[in-house]
Amino acid sequence: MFKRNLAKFNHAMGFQRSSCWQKVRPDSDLSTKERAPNSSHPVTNETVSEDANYSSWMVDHPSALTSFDQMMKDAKGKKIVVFLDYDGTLSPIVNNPDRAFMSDEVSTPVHACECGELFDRLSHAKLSTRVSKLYPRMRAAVKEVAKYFPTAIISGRSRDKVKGFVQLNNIYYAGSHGMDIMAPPRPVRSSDGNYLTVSLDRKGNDVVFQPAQKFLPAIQKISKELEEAIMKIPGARVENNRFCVSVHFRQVREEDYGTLEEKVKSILKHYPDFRLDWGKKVMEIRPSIEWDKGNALEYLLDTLGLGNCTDVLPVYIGDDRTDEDAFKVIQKRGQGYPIVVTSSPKDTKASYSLYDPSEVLTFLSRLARWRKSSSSSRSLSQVWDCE
Ligand SMILES: O=P(O)(O)OC[C@H]1O[C@H](O[C@H]2O[C@H](CO)[C@@H](O)[C@H](O)[C@H]2O)[C@H](O)[C@@H](O)[C@@H]1O
Repeated sequence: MFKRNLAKFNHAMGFQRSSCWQKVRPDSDLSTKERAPNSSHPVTNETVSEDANYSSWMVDHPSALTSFDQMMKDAKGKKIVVFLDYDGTLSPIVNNPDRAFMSDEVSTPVHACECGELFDRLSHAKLSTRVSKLYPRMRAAVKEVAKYFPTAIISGRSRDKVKGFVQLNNIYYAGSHGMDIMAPPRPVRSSDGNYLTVSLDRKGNDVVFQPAQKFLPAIQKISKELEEAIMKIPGARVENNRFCVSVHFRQVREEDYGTLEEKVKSILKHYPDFRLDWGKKVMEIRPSIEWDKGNALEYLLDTLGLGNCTDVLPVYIGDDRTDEDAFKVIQKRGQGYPIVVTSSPKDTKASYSLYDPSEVLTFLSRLARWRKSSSSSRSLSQVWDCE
């Protein structure tokens, strides 16, 4: 425990990582390079890096923890809106996607395992209370942040699934890489006034925005075909994320990678309106529409009535390729904090970094504390509304 804290301290202070860090990482396969089935397609630009490489990379992507005071100084008088990715950001990457619970520390393999057992036996509803007890800290931090800032989770998962993991009502959820957004019931505004599909949810309350709705029947078909095609490849698995589909190969033997990729591609040949992207040991199939996490971020700002505010600072924390679209949007806006979560150097549009979900937890807790201590004189409407 002491060694781990020392390693984290060193990292947070921008010192070289201690080699003992590697030993306490929970998932042994996380230390291996993330690779696509075909090695000509690296899943991410992550490399197994030397500590020295990481330190020099951090010169351009400083820790959001060590930079925190400066960031908040610059944020004075501005409105922060928080956007969070889910997997790899609020939850550590684990072998089984159904067991990616929000954890309070990266190194909780035993707890994660216990939770997994529970998950197999219980429905989501029954599970929720027990998991909340096991993993209170990250959830509490997100809840606290959302008390002070508009907060949204933008995930590749289906909206229902990510909501099932997070179980908070005071935040907005965008699933399917932003193609399924539950936004607040405010008038929708965009620069061209041209958003596609807006409707009320079943309760008639919040606005649901689903720009890829017409692709649903095709997605169902693709998902079924993929299930059948990959059935015989041990470890391969299809996850239907409603407006997109993931094919996981984290647990597939390397010698089967090529076969899996071929099978996926041969199905996609019949669906020219769909494209294939690579995530962390996952192939992501989605409609080729111009809509990504970056668009979702802008959409949410618009529906929050903050789209045209010049004093809005979006904070976006994410770990994967699809999060880069949101980083780009923030860069283009010229204001805000794009923060990448990574334990090795990578090409990114993010300006700041956090090492892993446990650092995300620290950052979020600090952010909430910062606002709590400085907002006693501010009303919530001041925090939310455009002047
Ligand atoms: O946008 P995100 O919320 O980061 O979703 C991206 C994908 O995340 C999940 O897969 C990743 O996490 C799994 C659990 O830790 C891991 O087993 C897998 O290898 C990772 O790729 C999710 O299961 C996918 O459907 C999402 O597309």
